[in-house]
Amino acid sequence: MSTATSKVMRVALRGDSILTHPRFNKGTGFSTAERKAFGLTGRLPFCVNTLEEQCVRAYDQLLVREEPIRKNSFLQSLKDQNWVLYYGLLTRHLKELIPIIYTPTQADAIANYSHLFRRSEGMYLTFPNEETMERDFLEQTKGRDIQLFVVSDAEAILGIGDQGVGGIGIATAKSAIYTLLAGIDPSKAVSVTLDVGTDNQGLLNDPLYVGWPNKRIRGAAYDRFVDKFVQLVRKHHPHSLLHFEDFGIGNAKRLLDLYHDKHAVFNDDIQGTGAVTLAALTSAVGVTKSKLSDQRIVVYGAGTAGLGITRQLRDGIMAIDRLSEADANKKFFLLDRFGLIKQSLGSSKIRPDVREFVRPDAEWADASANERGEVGLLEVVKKVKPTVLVGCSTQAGAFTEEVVKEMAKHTERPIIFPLSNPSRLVEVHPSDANDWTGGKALLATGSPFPPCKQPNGKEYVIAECNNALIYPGLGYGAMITQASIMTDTMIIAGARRLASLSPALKDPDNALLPDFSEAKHVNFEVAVAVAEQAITEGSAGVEWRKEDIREKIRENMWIPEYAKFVYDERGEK
Ligand SMILES: NC(=O)c1ccc[n+]([C@@H]2O[C@H](COP(=O)([O-])OP(=O)(O)OC[C@H]3O[C@@H](n4cnc5c(N)ncnc54)[C@H](O)[C@@H]3O)[C@@H](O)[C@H]2O)c1
Ligand SMILES: O=C(O)C[C@H](O)C(=O)O
Ligand SMILES: [Mn+2]
Repeated sequence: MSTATSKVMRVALRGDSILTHPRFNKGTGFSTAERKAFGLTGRLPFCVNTLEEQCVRAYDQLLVREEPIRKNSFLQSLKDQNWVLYYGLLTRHLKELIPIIYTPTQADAIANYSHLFRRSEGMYLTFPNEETMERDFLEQTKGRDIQLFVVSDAEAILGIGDQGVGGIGIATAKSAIYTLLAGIDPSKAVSVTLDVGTDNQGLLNDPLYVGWPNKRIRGAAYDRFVDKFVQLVRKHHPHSLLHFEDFGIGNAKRLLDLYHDKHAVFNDDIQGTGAVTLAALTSAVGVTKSKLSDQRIVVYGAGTAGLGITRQLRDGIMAIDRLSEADANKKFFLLDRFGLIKQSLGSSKIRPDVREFVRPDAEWADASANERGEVGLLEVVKKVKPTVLVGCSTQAGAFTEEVVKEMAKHTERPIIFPLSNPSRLVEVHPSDANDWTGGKALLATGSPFPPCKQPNGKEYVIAECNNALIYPGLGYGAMITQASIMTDTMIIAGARRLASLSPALKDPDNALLPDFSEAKHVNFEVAVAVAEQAITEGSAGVEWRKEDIREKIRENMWIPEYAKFVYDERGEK
């Protein structure tokens, strides 16, 4: 594998320009020869440090910052100064630091974006500047080999809703995770916020809000603005992957369907979450020695993620257990704000994209409905006797002790996935679900939680069913093979590879998914599976032999190590 230390880069910057450029700055890592060549001898203290020594220093600086949000701000500043050191530090402390740069802490960073702002990062495409979008876009991308765009309009950030221009924080966090866990070169990725205003009144009332202080644009004007951006991506970077993140419930699926067969696009909340949950459930049914099609699945929260999960599990049941779509759909019971999504709720309470999962009215549904004709979660659990309960509702504590114990009456090993993020929104704390079921529940959460104590004294590791365990590999596998589109079969191939790595397959008392400390290896394997599938099915734009895929992927990965710099008077290479 060719690593950066064996690489030589020709760089045209010198002096302050190279010291202040995060892609090229090495700080005390510049060798004596490089300092002479780039005019740095008088700009740096005498000692030359290795990256390892710099990581020790940076980690010490991190540790003195006790609050997670302060650690987050420190790491943001480190990224603004020196990419290799930032990613080198994260790689050395993966499990400890991902919750700092990602959920749950990044939620606080985004919610307070205008008060934490010190330096811009990424591309801000703002509605009033629509006329100059192409110029603004090319300012940052002209002449660059861009493999990845991560874009958000910030209408549904995690579970904290509309965050306006702060949405750039989810795009940069997701992009950083691509680099950290799949080896995307950060110089080949662009994070984008589509600032189309915000309906968050707290932000609009905030005199320090740095985004466009306007109500959110919707309808034809919104669609035109988004389309202008997508067409720029297609025109200037036809082989790039376009990753949609945290769009609102009325746009996420609609935009995915609009562009799905025109460019390699991916909606993480729909497809990434669906894939990681399919892997977690595949692992859980391995523990219970049952099949996906044996399950009765209640999905609480029929939004972007809830529908993405339902569709992916349904497609998985069809592909793996060979059921028809109609028969597979019957395994699902979806609830939203109005309780069970059933025929008699009427079209005003059933969004068009949910229609394929509307339950025909069963007597029990009408018999147990309230005065508004709605059937709540406890009633559904009593009557449906689910084996699987998935939460993506943003409703903290929704899976009450009564609900969990009711579920446990009807199934030996309740499979409970409270997936809402950040941590404070989790539908049930895993330790409670564990206690209320006498250690029988098979658990996975959206954000990291500590292990639980089982009645036999053993520790039960709670799997983090977060799309970051799979989306980097899904995306990398597609982009490195220049796949023209991200197909459902590529996604299922990635999900099945992830499931095959589950610790619970070897030890049923172990976690349902690999630990985040293994996330680089896991996403590498997912990328291989996706690349193999893309090449097999003819979606790839490269002609690799299957036996070469692993090596090709490995040699293209960006590693956080210093290359040797040679000054180039002719211009940056
Ligand atoms: N673990 C993961 O990888 C992952 C991935 C995506 C989303 N999520 C989390 O899932 C949650 C939802 O995300 P989303 O993008 O789908 O948001 P969304 O707004 O599209 O969906 C939320 C859904 O929950 C419903 N809901 C709200 N209150 C409810 C209630 N009281 N009862 C039942 N349903 C209710 C809403 O009507 C909506 O349909 C967020 O917390 C998000 O962080 C987790
Ligand atoms: O961002 C995450 O942690 C996962 C997911 O995309 C979410 O929106 O919660
Ligand atoms: Mn998301």
